[in-house]
Amino acid sequence: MIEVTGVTKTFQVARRSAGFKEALKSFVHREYQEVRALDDISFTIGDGEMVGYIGPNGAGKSSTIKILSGILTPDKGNCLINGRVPWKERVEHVKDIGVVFGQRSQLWWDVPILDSYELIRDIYRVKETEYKKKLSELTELLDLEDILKTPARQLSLGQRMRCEIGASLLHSPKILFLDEPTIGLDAVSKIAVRSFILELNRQHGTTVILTTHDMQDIEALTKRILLIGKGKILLDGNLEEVRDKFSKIRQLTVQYNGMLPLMTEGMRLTTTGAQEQSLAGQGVLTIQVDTEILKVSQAISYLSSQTDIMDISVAGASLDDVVVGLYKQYEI
Ligand SMILES: Nc1ncnc2c1ncn2[C@@H]1O[C@H](COP(=O)(O)OP(=O)(O)OP(=O)(O)O)[C@@H](O)[C@H]1O
Repeated sequence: MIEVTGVTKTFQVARRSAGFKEALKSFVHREYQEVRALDDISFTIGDGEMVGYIGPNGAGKSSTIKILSGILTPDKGNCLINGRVPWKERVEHVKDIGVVFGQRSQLWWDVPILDSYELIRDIYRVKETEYKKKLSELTELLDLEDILKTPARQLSLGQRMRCEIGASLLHSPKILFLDEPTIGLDAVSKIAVRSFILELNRQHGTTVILTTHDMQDIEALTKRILLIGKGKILLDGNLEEVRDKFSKIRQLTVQYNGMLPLMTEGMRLTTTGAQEQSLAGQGVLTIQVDTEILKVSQAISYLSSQTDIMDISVAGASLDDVVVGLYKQYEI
């Protein structure tokens, strides 16, 4: 169980204007500016839950993860994870958590992955029999067999990420913090990482807190989202409810034969390169309809008054649209 209550974190950042004179001045008299990274945040996450922690750049996501992992101490507020305060009982706490930062590595760069794993095993004091069992499970699920003897620096990003996730799970933590785990990965590797995380949660009941800008990660993995903006928790809710409540956008995919139809108010063409399509002929368009301005049926009849519609499909808004709507609504 993760319980965060009224956590606030402020950083002092040195302020300096550009230019040599200013640099000299700031050397003698340093000015500081306060950045409030987290402002009285509270939430609770139950055992076995998978939660998406989303928000724009600089919102405070990484600061939260650092506090939850015990790397950072808040100025105010409290946090209890499985009954422990992370920054006060770090040694015991880290046995319960695994952390993957997509942009940083926990593997030793020049040594084979297996050697890094052995070192991690020593750090966490994992028993030999448990380690062997875990290693073979992770090797199979993450498809590591062919890369365990390769140094981290020789691996592709996707291969390295699978090894990073493996490294974070060698001590069988109950909670996994994932900070941008699919950043920079190709579509196949993203899917592999996502399905592994789903399986991990299903088999072991691991609690997962996922920080990402990739809404497909959120869609694939989580049912609940926490939205953070300017250091405050703005929304904590069920993903589907949020989608229904906040999005009035429908996506039409239209296959037409005839004139390229014109858009009207409430309709926005999203097909890339549509402008280059010939004015008459066959084509496929994707169009966003804002149902607050125009009903889907009105949009369809508007389109069919201009061209022959061969096929049409209507889908709900993508999660990216929902998130853009949320950021707009909360002015973050
Ligand atoms: N060590 C630090 N020193 C000074 N300021 C910091 C430090 N760490 C974070 N900040 C500031 O705190 C705020 C929140 O940063 P944080 O990294 O938590 O955001 P984030 O939501 O993870 O952003 P991103 O999506 O870009 O990774 C930002 O304004 C950032 O500049």
